[in-house]
Amino acid sequence: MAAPVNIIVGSHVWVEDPAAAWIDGEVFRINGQEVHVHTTNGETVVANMAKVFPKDTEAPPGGVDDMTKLSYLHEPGVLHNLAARYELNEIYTYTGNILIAVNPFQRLPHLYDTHMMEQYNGAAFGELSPHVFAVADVAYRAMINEGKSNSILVSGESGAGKTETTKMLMRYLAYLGGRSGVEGRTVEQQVLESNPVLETFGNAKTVRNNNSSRFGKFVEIQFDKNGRISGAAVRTYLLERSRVCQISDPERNYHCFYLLCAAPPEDREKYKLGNPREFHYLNQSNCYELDGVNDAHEYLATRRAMDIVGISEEEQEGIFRVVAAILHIGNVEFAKGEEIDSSVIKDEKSRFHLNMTAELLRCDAKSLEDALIKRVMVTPEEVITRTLDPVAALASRDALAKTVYSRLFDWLVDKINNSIGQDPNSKSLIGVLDIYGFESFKFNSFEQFCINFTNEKLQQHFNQHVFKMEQEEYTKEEINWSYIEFVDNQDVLDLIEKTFKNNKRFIKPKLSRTSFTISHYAGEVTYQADQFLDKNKDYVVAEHQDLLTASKCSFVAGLFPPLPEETSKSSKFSSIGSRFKQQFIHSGIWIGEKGDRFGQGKQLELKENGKSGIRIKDFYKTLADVREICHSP
Ligand SMILES: Nc1ncnc2c1ncn2[C@@H]1O[C@H](COP(=O)(O)OP(=O)(O)OP(=O)(O)O)[C@@H](O)[C@H]1O
Repeated sequence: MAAPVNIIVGSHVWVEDPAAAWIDGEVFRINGQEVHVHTTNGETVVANMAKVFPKDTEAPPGGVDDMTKLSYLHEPGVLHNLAARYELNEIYTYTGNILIAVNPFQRLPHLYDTHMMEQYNGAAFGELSPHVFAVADVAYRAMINEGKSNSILVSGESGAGKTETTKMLMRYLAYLGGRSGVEGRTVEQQVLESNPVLETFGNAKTVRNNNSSRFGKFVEIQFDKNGRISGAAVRTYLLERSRVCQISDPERNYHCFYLLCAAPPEDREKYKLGNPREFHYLNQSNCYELDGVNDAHEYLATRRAMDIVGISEEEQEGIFRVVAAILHIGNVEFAKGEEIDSSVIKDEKSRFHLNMTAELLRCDAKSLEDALIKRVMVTPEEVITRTLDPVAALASRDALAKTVYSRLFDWLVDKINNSIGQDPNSKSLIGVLDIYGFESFKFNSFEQFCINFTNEKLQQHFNQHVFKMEQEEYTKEEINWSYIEFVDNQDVLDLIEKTFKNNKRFIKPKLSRTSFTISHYAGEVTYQADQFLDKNKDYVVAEHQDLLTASKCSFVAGLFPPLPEETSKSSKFSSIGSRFKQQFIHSGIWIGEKGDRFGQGKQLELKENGKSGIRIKDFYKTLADVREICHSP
């Protein structure tokens, strides 16, 4: 730990402030643990000694470009430094070899132009101002020089700028490894061009971000032996399926729904679409338009982007029919049937939407109705048909909509990957992981649980990697490092992956039977477990599967290939959670676990070189704070 600093009368310090987070001032009295401070906004505050931090009065007013240069690495010091730089439009700052980006919320084209790329090309790390290009440059050089694959992790909370940062990383890698004078579209162009398509179907407006990615993404750029890009692949994780059926004001559903409602009249007529306010899946929120975005224009732009990534006219037709069908099915309502626990289509309006759904999905309307309100059970003796009550029928309707949408999204990702093309002989690769940061809302459910679990895993990897490396360096330099201690989050992982009994990170709130709290590395989060089991189920209702497999449209039927008998039985037992975990293990993101391998058998390593002049515990603390605080929009 950094040597403790004595706080005495006359010390310049930081104290907590409800409005500004931290405010500086001067100590004028100390009574035991009570510190009395005159703050620079003219107030007097009394704070506990444990919450008073020394201020470096000699720190440069414009901040330092690497936080390891700060005399005091504590939360107010870090935040003050970032704020001072931000004032000067310096959005990037290093902490050792980690880059911290603060969202500028304005276009800064001069930061990313060709001239900038030329500057960073081959420059030693730290020689120029902190920049996202410098990180990509180090990853690329290390790959070329050591022949090793690398990965760059982009983390932060929603709206922090992860996706924008990922795009900049990709642009720079394309600049370094791209081919000039090649005929047709290059791999790197195709990767960049696939972004608008993925965003139309996987992004939505949230309270935090008008264009929030509702899925995690790992982009893998493959290189040949000359360091030229030879292929690429996009892997996606855990699309937020619940958004298809459920949104709250002032958020929106996925962009594609609004785009289609704003399509040219002949398309809207074809899909019987009009005002988005008429559709239940959209009108649960009062937000239909986005500032500065013209959905009609975006629809045409998406069509063009689809052309570019190789999605045929016929496939596009199928895609938008599926999107329209989802809107129509959301308007199908149910009333109680004559028999107990049964339901019927509520009225003529619902019947119209049911028929439209069937027409768009090219399936039989009666079969669709049955798939929504009945379940068939096959026993060795007989076939039993069970009816669903209106509540269960609504759940069945929403399940169908969510399944169809997530299959559509997966289809798009596959299509993009096929069209870009992978290089099975690539020598090495650079992966960029654009993944949701730690989440803590008023209401946290299964999605937050998976996301926070991922972040615990990444934090664990970071701990192991950095601490191990640091300790090796200290040993090499014969520094006595016995004082090194850090907050290990292995117990949180044990809690989630093994058992919760007696784990001190598990807290059971007294007043609720269905919630539980986990003390994560980044803070406590209380989860509502009510829908966990349902949300974790990862099988398609057999009736829905049969209905769509039988679609007369090859595109729709292709989203639901028939399952072999055995698989269909065993798939009932698979879960979203286990698939999510498997996805990470297979893509090699969870390194540190025995046997984790990169796609093509290459070991993955995160980019950190261990250049650090600060002590481990402070470093760790800073990282945790920075991830939590500095990425805030
Ligand atoms: N470097 C940047 N330059 C200019 N604008 C930026 C930059 N980074 C972020 N922004 C702005 O902030 C918005 C949100 O950024 P972005 O979508 O990348 O966040 P995110 O961290 O990926 O969020 P989410 O997790 O919700 O997807 C962008 O739409 C853009 O307007």
